[in-house]
Amino acid sequence: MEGVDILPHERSKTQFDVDAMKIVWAGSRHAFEVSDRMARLVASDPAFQKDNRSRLGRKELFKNTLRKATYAWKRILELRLTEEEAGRLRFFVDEPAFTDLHWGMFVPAIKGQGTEEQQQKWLPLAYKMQIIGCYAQTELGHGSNVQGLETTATFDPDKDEFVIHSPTLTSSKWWPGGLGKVSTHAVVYARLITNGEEHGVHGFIVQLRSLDDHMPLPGITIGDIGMKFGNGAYNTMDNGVLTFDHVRIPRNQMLMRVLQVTSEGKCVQSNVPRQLIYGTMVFVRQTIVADASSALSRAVCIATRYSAVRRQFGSQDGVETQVIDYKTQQNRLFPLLASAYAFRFVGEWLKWLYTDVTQRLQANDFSTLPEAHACTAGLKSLTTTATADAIEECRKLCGGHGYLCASGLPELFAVYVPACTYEGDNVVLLLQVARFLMKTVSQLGSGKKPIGTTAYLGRVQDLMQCRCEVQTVGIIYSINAAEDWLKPSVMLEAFEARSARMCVARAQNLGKFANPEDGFAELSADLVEAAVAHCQLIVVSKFLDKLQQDIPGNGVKQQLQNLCYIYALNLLHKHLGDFLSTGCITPKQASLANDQLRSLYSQVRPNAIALVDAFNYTDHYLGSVLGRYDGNVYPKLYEEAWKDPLNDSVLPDGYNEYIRPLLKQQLHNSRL
Ligand SMILES: CCCCCCCCCCCCCCCCCCC/C=C/C(=O)SCCNC(=O)CCNC(=O)[C@H](O)C(C)(C)COP(=O)(O)OP(=O)(O)OC[C@H]1O[C@@H](n2cnc3c(N)ncnc32)[C@H](O)[C@@H]1OP(=O)(O)O
Ligand SMILES: Cc1cc2nc3c(=O)[nH]c(=O)nc-3n(C[C@H](O)[C@H](O)[C@H](O)COP(=O)(O)OP(=O)(O)OC[C@H]3O[C@@H](n4cnc5c(N)ncnc54)[C@H](O)[C@@H]3O)c2cc1C
Repeated sequence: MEGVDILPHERSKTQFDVDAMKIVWAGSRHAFEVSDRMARLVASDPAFQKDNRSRLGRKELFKNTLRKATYAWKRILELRLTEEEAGRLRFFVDEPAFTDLHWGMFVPAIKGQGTEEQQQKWLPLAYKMQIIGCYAQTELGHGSNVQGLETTATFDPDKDEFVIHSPTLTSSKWWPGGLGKVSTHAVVYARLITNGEEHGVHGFIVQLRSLDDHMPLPGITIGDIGMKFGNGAYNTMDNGVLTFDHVRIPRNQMLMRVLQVTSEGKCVQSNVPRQLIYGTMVFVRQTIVADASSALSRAVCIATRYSAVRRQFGSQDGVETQVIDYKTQQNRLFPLLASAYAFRFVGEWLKWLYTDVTQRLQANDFSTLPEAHACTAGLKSLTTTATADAIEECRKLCGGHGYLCASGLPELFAVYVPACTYEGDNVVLLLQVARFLMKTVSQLGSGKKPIGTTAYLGRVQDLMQCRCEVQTVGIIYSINAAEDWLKPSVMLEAFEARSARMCVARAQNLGKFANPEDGFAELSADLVEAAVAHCQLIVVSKFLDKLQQDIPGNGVKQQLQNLCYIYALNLLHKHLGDFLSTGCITPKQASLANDQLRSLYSQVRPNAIALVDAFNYTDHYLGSVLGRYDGNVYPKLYEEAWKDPLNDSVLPDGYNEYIRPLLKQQLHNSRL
């Protein structure tokens, strides 16, 4: 079987209701319908064509993005789309633009850190896009260390104004998206100084450009920071540089929900915790987790379809083997497929957690903020690292053709990989999780019961007495055959025990240092490993929780169960050192886990194509010849090659200047 017949044949082997799975993937029937409608709307509109992106120069590319983003906004207004619909439309347009920072960070920063009055003034302007905003936090010299920012906001009580100033080169704002060429306003983070005293970093709304002619206002120097990694990719965004030379703004443009500055320059702390200044990052990190499952599922969809189409070796009956049938291919691909589903469900849960913490904050309950910070930071780190690695693995899974831009994978990698850095470097974020875990463990002795995602640490309190012997874990008795690994309680216990033991061991090591900060710095690599174990436990436990829900559709739950155990057992295999060294499982049980993993791959194999079809991606969104729904890869790849500008003429530009003289020279030399 060849070409267009392969994927229909694969689909005929499906053992579950794909339409029902599409709804599980989308989150609800309503979410599916909205998403499906927006995907079709974008795919059918030539204005959103994107297949020439990697061939455009920077200026052309950027202008093209301006056109698309403003056209998208026009369509949103014309069609009176809801916020949910607009969000999905933006998703399928699939092009980073200034509007992301306006809606994704500028508006949330004002909502989260502005007073009622400030929200009433600024939000209507922002909602109508009469002003365009960005989030100007990072500087040339400091990104991770927010308290190290150098831009100053000095209060002048005589004029009732703040003076925003960049005192050094390294205090130049550097990176904010939308800043370079588009934004009229920014939320600028600067050190607050009143009456000669410093009060930490706060957000200020600053107008950057004239609303009449878009020129930078006096005292403001502004531009783009230059080309970034990859063709197309994130170069559609005008990440910018910005300096202030004593720029004055009215006092009421400091975002004052956390701290108010009076006209005399007195600082009045509200009952809201200081950490709320970082609230926008918590919000965005949560959206980044949801986004990870989208990017990952997209790469996996391409690699899975192509792996079914591609054949190499093994011709017994005249037909070569589909590469998806090689166990090595399955061992690389199916855990990524499982991760896409795992990240989807943990993203759903994180959205719930974020909504819950937001409601509590509104009611002045700040108790769950540290956990929300740890979960968003940790899961952002875990899912983006895994997704970036997975996109590259998918490229390799597609062999040579994966390296072609026409596969869609190089651009996807280039556009995705900065997610490991923005909104917090992934290692820096794991260190935040480690701090939270160490604090939780240190409080166990005082009888404080951990809650939420750390409740399991309370259940293993005996570990505090350092009784980490193999016998203390029940799984040791529960797993005697490969199928025993398919018990949810066993799997959960294995991951809980591994994480708890790693946390406790790290806490005990920290206790050996006279100065805890010295200990934290010295042991930071070990601490990061404990944070990863904790975050992996969260993902596994939320997938297991999902399976407890009523999931309609013939065979759907069975497939999700297979994927859940593939996700968990593959992690177990990759981190076997942790599980064995902490005495959670025995080598024999590890070997049984591998047997079970292989068996699950065989169960997923006939359903693999349907499992990626359930993502419901249009060919427009996938942007990949290898991942086409119809599997017609080779004719389309051949066709695509001829579209390259190099093939516009038979002889390349430069033939007469370079190739011809070179060949003539060689000919001349050989005749001598
Ligand atoms: C087309 C039309 C469309 C129409 C509309 C459609 C809608 C479209 C929507 C699009 C949405 C798109 C979504 C957005 C796109 C995203 C693009 C990304 C662009 C990138 C942006 C950025 O990168 S912004 C800059 C981000 N910067 C960082 O992340 C910096 C990282 N550093 C830090 O977070 C911190 O400084 C730190 C945590 C590392 C600091 O550590 P340190 O311990 O030194 O801190 P402090 O002393 O300051 O604080 C200690 C104390 O605070 C706790 N804490 C720290 N952070 C937080 C937090 N965020 N929340 C709560 N608490 C926090 C910390 O745990 C300590 O607590 P203790 O109890 O004292 O221990
Ligand atoms: C595409 C893109 C878009 C962005 N958009 C915006 C935006 O809109 N607005 C904005 O304000 N910013 C933006 N940023 C900036 C971004 O938030 C920062 O780059 C990010 O927070 C990382 O900070 P950094 O660059 O200072 O890295 P650094 O902190 O300098 O990291 C360098 C290395 O040091 C390590 N490191 C740093 N601190 C520690 C530590 N304490 N312990 C151990 N290791 C450490 C890191 O792990 C990393 O390996 C964007 C960045 C990118 C790439």
